[in-house]
Amino acid sequence: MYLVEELKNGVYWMGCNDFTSAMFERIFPIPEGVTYNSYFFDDEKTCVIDAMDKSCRDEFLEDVEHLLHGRKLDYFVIQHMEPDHASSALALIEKYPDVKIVGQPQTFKLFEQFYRHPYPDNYLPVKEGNQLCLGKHTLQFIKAPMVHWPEVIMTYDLTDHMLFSADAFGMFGTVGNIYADQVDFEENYLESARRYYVNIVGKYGPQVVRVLQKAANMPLDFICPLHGVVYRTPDTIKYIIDKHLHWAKYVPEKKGVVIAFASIYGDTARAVSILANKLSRRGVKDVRLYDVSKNHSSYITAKAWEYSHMVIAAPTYNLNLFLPMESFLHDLQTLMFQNRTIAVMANHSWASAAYKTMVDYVENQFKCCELLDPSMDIKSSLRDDDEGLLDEMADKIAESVKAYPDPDTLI
Ligand SMILES: Cc1cc2nc3c(=O)[nH]c(=O)nc-3n(C[C@H](O)[C@H](O)[C@H](O)COP(=O)(O)O)c2cc1C
Repeated sequence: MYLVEELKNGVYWMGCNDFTSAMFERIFPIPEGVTYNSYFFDDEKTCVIDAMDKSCRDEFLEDVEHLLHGRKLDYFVIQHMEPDHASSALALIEKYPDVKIVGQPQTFKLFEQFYRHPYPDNYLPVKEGNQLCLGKHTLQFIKAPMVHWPEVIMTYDLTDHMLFSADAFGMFGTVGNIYADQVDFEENYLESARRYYVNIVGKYGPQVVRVLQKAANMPLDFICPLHGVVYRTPDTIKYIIDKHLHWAKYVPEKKGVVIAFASIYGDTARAVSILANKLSRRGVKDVRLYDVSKNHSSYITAKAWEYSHMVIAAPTYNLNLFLPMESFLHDLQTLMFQNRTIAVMANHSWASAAYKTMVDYVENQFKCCELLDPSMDIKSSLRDDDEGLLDEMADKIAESVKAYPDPDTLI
């Protein structure tokens, strides 16, 4: 059988749901799985855009064979060589050995590194702005370096205004419906899209902004990513571009506070719970508490992207910052987390290290983040006379959240 759907005018979506992988890139939990999409042009010339992960190789080859209806495959566009798409590429080329392989020169270099199997006669190198006429459809290539591999190209169908966006606009999770307008996106998919963006592409905000600027100058009737749903209505296209603008410009979506904490014996957990309650009483809505020891970092980094303010709280452990917090902050730093106001609460019993390390992350390791004064370094557990400082902290956070502009005015 096959799983294909005509998007428009001889352009087909081919999709495979991966329900079995537990981790994406062996690091990000995907309890709801992930999809690999690829696309097919049934035109005077036939063309496939991108392959799939090797776990979906049989399904991919079956779908292409079905759509070809016995014709030959003329073009195979490799938008990037990352194996979650390209690990079925060689199988496709071996099956259709006359196919022209379209990509950037670096794509072919990576292809040969991965496969040790050169196909120099088949390569059709393209650059920014090059066009490929298939008949009714003409494809134009857009360079998108580091979104999120160096050799990425996106493909724009000038005829039907479809953007094949490679990994941009992707998401974790499998799909039942193909289109964003067929699902309750905000309720059921936004979290997965944000977590995917932040952890997969989050580091490359300026590069994503550049692509979004290019996209702003072209009519867009479809956005066709390699993972997740396809966007085909003005509302869903506007919505997802707006979300990506926030994410890529490191502008929060909401005013509110994420409290990311770690606690070995419960004293820091108690302290952040009291702080959360004090914030709530000061009118701060949507205070979210996340234990970094229990929640995979990718969920909390995504929350940090979503909200305007953050509190980080953790104890000292063997003269270091407690490792789950260190690991979370390291993840944020490598993702180029920036433009946030952050309060610090540490805890220690005899020789403090956590406080200094957390302050260093906020002031020196993160870009453009403000350390909110006062911060705290609790001695083992809160004493009654710590309440004044805790109140002052809550006051300052609440004032800062209140004074924060409407995030939509910042993009
Ligand atoms: C294995 C271990 C190592 C620790 N190392 C230090 C340390 O180097 N310096 C220090 O001041 N406290 C150290 N502590 C104590 C904790 O930081 C301290 O008890 C803190 O109050 C724990 O907060 P919690 O109740 O939120 O877990 C250590 C605790 C444990 C269990």
